[in-house]
Amino acid sequence: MSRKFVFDFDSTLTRVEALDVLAEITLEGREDRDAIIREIQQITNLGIDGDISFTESLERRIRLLGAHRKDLEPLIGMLREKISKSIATNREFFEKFADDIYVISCGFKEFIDPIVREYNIPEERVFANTFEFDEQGRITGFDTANVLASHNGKIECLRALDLEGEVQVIGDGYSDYVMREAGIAHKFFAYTENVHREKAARNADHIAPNLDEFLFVNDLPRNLSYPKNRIKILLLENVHPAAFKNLSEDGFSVELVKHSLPEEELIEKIKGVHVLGIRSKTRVTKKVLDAADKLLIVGAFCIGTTQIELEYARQKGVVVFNAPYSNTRSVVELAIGEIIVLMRSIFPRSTEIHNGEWHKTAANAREIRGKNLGIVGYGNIGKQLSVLAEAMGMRVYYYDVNEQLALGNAVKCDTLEDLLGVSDVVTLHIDDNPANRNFIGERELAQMRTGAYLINLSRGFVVDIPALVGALKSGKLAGAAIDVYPEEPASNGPFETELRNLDNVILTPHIGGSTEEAQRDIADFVPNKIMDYINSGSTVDAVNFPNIRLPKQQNAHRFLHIHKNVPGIMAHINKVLASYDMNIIGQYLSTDPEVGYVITDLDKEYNKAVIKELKAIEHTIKFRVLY
Ligand SMILES: NC(=O)c1ccc[n+]([C@@H]2O[C@H](COP(=O)([O-])OP(=O)(O)OC[C@H]3O[C@@H](n4cnc5c(N)ncnc54)[C@H](O)[C@@H]3O)[C@@H](O)[C@H]2O)c1
Ligand SMILES: O=C(O)CC[C@@H](O)C(=O)O
Repeated sequence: MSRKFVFDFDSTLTRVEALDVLAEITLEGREDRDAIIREIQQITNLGIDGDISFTESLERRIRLLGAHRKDLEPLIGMLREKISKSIATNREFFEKFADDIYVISCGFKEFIDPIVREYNIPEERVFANTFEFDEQGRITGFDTANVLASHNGKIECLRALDLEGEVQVIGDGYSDYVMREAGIAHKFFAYTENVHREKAARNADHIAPNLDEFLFVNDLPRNLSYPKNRIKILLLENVHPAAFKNLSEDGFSVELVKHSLPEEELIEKIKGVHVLGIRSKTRVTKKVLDAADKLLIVGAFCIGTTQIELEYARQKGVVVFNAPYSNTRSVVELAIGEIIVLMRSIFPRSTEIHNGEWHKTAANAREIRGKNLGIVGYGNIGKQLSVLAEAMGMRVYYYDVNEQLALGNAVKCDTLEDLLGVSDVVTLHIDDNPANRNFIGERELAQMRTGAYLINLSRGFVVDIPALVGALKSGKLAGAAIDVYPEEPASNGPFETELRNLDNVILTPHIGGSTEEAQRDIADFVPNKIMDYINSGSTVDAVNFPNIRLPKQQNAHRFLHIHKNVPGIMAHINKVLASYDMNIIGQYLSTDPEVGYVITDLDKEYNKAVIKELKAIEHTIKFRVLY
């Protein structure tokens, strides 16, 4: 059956209500401008939702507008700039289906015609009101004989057109829906890209958050292979709201959950999710990955990734990204603060006053200047701390399992024992490798200087807590600052640790990276990685996947094929492509010992059966098409 597509204009083809924009032009410079614009918008909404008659809404607005013929040109210019995003990106549909597209609007032909003409919709298929002007060119009213100037006029207009085939109405308002309700249109798509009107959405056959969705469900030519609104993103653990904004603005469907989810709940929730965003508390186990039927990406909105089964994720073709730099400065600043606070015995002095006791003393209070700081793990955090601590007059020693260049005057220690023996303060910044479990235990604590301090801002399992408690109680250590614990709760609430109530011990709830700045930065960094992978296939900085930076797609279709890295698979892929006579514009391959990731850019026209064949190649893990 042939199809006819009937579009609304205001807030559907354009992002705005044209008369609101006209008001901004005509009322410019007037003191009561804002109040009048507000009134016009209220009247517009009342009319759109069907709460007042449309004729009344129009009359009242035209009166308030006080517009002139000369205002129309700037209005058209402004509307041209305000075409809905997904309308502007889908010109191919408007070209190929030019004969089947109509505009029925309660707006005015004077500004609709010139706009939609650019989308191949000629004025004879634009049905809208027309203005009336006086001799001076002032807009005084509208043609009241036009059915579109009356309540439910769109019904009469569409009826009179008597269109053949399936009639689909695409619009944001109730006046669009009524054509379907009256039985003249077959389907109503509530168009919510610019405004979500409850009444229209409630009555729709389908909600289309953009034209991509409408074209996808109707299998029509489109700019995007898969509408972004269909890509579901689940963000756990209270990630910064900017992450939600970044991803929603790119068109994805994003759900925010404030806390982490236990395995059983996550197994349920992960179904249908394409992207999972977490921080350090959510465990992405094998069972979770098995339940994740659609999962493409796990975004760790932090540095650590051992909470994720990285290897298993890779085998399943799930790419993991993290934010390796965003919170490092925050951790460094906390470490500096803690070094000072520990060495000055600030917490004991403060607690005494909280308990009503004045105890002024210089005992156990020292400057950090000239003291030895031992940094274990000279990575992104360790190095920054080295520079700042040295600038504050500390002598820096470091120990790292990998060869690391000394910054400033920092002195490299060949063994951990050397470092422990020389340091007044030892601070741990090693990574979350499980091999680092109980890295600091009884033996290492015994190797530290008597009266030294220990800071752990890395991972809880790195320090043997009972051993640390012993060293603090015996006076071997003069104090400690602990931010991370072997077991941490999934959400805020009660928490127990053997380190409670010990003198000169600072305990913080894993907040080393929890600053406004760090979280804000992560909220840009990780979503950018997510969007790059979804939109282009790029895996730069992925922590568990072959890394590949891809050129921008140039008028091509992109096939993304993830497979087990077994002999002959590339040859097989290319054999299939050759058998379909496909013109390869570019091909990129990145592999690791287990997984291969091949990206092929192709000419736009091809036989769709090739996709089925590529998916069916043995050892294929995941396949996607992008355009
Ligand atoms: N408390 C927080 O909120 C917070 C915030 C950010 C990072 N972190 C944690 O801090 C740690 C360091 O982060 P980073 O960004 O500097 O990591 P990084 O990977 O840049 O540096 C870690 C360094 O530790 C070294 N290392 C690993 N194991 C070692 C060992 N056994 N002995 C000596 N050196 C070892 C590595 O070679 C590397 O140079 C990570 O565990 C991270 O998860 C915690
Ligand atoms: O913010 C978090 O949950 C974790 C912070 C830190 O441990 C990290 O790995 O970046």
